[in-house]
Amino acid sequence: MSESLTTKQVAEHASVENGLYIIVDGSVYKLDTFVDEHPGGAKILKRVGGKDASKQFWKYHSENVMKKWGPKFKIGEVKEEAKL
Ligand code: HEM
Repeated sequence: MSESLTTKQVAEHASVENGLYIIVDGSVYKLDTFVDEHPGGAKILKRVGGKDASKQFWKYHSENVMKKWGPKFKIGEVKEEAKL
């Protein structure tokens, strides 16, 4: 399933109860089922729930992490919002 989501919709899923959506490079990942297994800890992931965490992601992980885990948790992409 691949959805098109606005940043506002992603922000509505900021907590584990709401799915813990996180944006990395324009893709949206649903991490509620992964948060307790995250080798970097649950706390750091919860802190970026609902937000774009591209900078933080690439600070701590290599491309291999995204290759292995990305497809398991990706639910969609961020919709380009019309500039009015
Ligand atoms: C799709 C989202 C994410 C996945 C699948 C993921 C996965 C992983 C994995 C597999 C590791 C183990 C280290 C490794 O194999 O290189 C790790 C470590 C870590 N992650 Fe994540 N992570 C995600 C998002 C994040 C985010 C958004 C942050 C920061 C806000 C973060 C912070 C860390 C930290 C601090 C470590 C420990 C690094 C170390 O021990 O040197 N992760 N993560």
